[in-house]
This record gives sequence, C-alpha cells and structure tokens, in this order.
Amino acid sequence: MSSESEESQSGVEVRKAPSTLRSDNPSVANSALGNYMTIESDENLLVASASSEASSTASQSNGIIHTEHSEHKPRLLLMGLKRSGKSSISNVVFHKMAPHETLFLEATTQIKKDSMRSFMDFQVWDLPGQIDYLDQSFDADSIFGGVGAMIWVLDAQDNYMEAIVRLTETIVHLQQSFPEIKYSVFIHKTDSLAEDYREDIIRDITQRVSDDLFDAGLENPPVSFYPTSIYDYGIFEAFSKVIQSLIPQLPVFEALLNTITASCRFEKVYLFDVLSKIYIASDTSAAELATYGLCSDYIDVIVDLSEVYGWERGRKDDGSKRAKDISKQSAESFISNVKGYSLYLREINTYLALVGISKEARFEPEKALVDYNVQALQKTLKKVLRRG
Ligand SMILES: Nc1nc2c(ncn2[C@@H]2O[C@H](COP(=O)(O)OP(=O)(O)OP(=O)(O)O)[C@@H](O)[C@H]2O)c(=O)[nH]1
Repeated sequence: MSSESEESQSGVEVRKAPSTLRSDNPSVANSALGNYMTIESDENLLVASASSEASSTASQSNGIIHTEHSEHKPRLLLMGLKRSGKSSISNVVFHKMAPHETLFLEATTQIKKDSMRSFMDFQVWDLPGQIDYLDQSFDADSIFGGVGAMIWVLDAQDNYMEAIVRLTETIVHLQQSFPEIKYSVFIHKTDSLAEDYREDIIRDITQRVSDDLFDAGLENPPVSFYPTSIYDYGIFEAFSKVIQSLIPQLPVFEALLNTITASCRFEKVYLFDVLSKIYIASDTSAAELATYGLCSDYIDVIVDLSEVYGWERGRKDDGSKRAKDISKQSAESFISNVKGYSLYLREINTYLALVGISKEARFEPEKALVDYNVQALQKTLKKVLRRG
C-alpha cells in the first residue's frame, strides 16, 4: 500500500483531451511499461521434487527458499493439471503477454513466484502441474501456509474428470490444515468450447465439483467458479474477484462506490489497479463484461498517451534524465460519446484510478458536479487505504 508521501510524490496526472498521465515515481514509470510484476528471483524457486535435497538449509524447505521479502505478502496460488493454462494466465494478466504468444510457453518445472507491487503487495505463485503436492514428503506448510487464495485452473476443453478428482482431493486435504484458504475454480479455455455446449459444460463442472465436495463432507466449502479465457476480458474479471476476496476493506469500498454511482448517475463505477487492469472494487450493481472492457481499454489509452506525452523531462544534478512532476493535482480525464457511453477517470493514488461509465452523453457543466463528488470520494478512499 502506498504511503502518504508516495501518494503526494506520484504526480500521476491526467488532464482531459488529450489526456496525459505523468509520473516521477520510478516504479510507476516501469509499471507503465508493463514491468511492475517482478519475478522475485529465479533462484528462489521450488525445485519441484519431493526428494529435493533442499531441506538441508534453515531457510529452505522442500526446495522452497524463502526470502524475507516473500514471507509477509498475501499469497495467491495458481494450481491445476499440466497444460491447463496457469502460466498463460499469469503472463497475460501480470506481464501483458499477448494471448497468442502463450502458445510458445514451455512447461513450468519450478514454482514461479511473482511479486506484485500495487495498492496491496501480494505474490502469485505458479505451481507446475505435474507434481503431486499432497505427497506426504512435501512440507505443505512451506507452500500452503499463509496462502490467501488458491486458483485451480481447469481446462474445460479437455477431459476434465481427472482434474475434478485432483481438485476435490486437494481442497479436502487442505481444508483440514489450512481452513483460511479461499478457493476459486477457473473453468478455463471457454473460448474453444462450442457456443451451444458452453453453458452445459460450465454447469456440469460446477455441479460435479460441488457434489464431490459435499460427498467428502464439505457442505459449504469456500469455492467460487468463474468461466475464463485469456482471449477475452473474462480472465481479468475473474482475477479481480479473487483479489477482492483478499481485501478486508471491500465492503467499505463498495458502499462508497454505490454512493458515487447514485450521486453522479453512473451506470457502473470501478476502482481499477491501473497497470494490471484488475479492479479491486466496484459498485454492487450487476456488471457487464462489455462495460468492463470499455473502461479497461480507456485506462490503456490513458497510460499509453502518458508514455508519449505525459512527461516533462528534466535533468538531475548528475545530468541523468528524470521525469519532472508538473502538477500535484490528481489525474483526471473525461470523454463523451464513445460507443454511446461517457467515461470518467480520476486517479486516486499512485496505483488506483476510479473509472465511471454512463450510458448517456454527458456535458461539460455536469462534469463539474461529478468532479466535486469524486474528489470528496477520493479523500475518503485515501483515508481508508491509509488505515488498511
Ligand atoms: N484456447 C485457449 N488456449 C489457452 C488458454 N489459456 C492457455 N491456453 C493454451 O494452453 C496451453 C498451455 O498453457 P500453459 O500456460 O503453458 O499451461 P500450464 O498450466 O502453465 O502448464 P504447465 O507448465 O505444464 O503446468 C498453451 O498452448 C496456451 O496457449 C485459453 O484461455 N484459451
């Protein structure tokens, strides 16, 4: 979570037409280049073998080498059978990889740990599909201890029976020792399912998993299901929901966004993590994927423009280039009549932006009122984030 001083230095600024977004914060600068998820260390990976020699050092356990840095961040696991799409999801969502490039990804052989520096620091671990993590010789604590959410990626275009068996075994096993973990099942690769059968397959998988868990004695397991594909916005929507499940202040954010939706006559309001395009909260009205897509594209355009126009270059004393913050005001942008929608964006802090969308054309005088309300909201959100 960014501190107050970071916020005031961020200098991220967007002004309306043409919108620009500026930053003198190096992390934001890198981020805008699609570089804000860091693979913590290639050496700090699990040597994916139960017979690993790695247990010999104090800081290692079954091959996982813990860094101080990694210990304290909420962790999110990506699990599932091999080739189900885990690495593709991680690369598309956090590294801005184009979906078709995932065709060339090699099989993961070690746990890949990605650290996300954003409104909330957390880690995403991509676990190789070929390993049985329930094997007694694994030190489960080192993998599952401290995990906030586990995402099971299930390839819906494959024969999914084995995946369902492995998934339910895993949940039943982990529930005993790690009851705090929340589970999400990504019913993945839905793009390659025939339109006529898509809903049936999604329903079938959901039903089978729920039945199997019930039969195993778990009546209300904390499991959510999301149809996903890296070829549409579904994967961002699903990831947003998973991240939201880790945010304790979510109900407060939702209540605030409900208020702003009503007072500014928005159809929908999102609080976006600017660089991943994950939204950490929205108002509680029903969401449409198309609306999300429009808001997400809007952010992309703003970030791209900022890269081209948003920086006034200065020189440090040592002669190296630095970005110079021109205004300490919050970023804002407003656009009317895009596919029949009006869009409004305001930077909340270094990482977050509020985007509101309404179905009618909005005009300049009305914007003043929206500005006033959103600025009041921004102050409150900053307070909530600071306390978080
Ligand atoms: N059609 C389609 N293909 C996908 C999707 N997501 C991933 N794939 C493809 O699935 C294949 C396997 O993806 P990976 O991300 O390597 O799978 P993985 O689960 O990381 O595999 P392991 O490393 O073996 O555990 C690749 O060819 C991807 O292009 C999707 O949403 N739709």
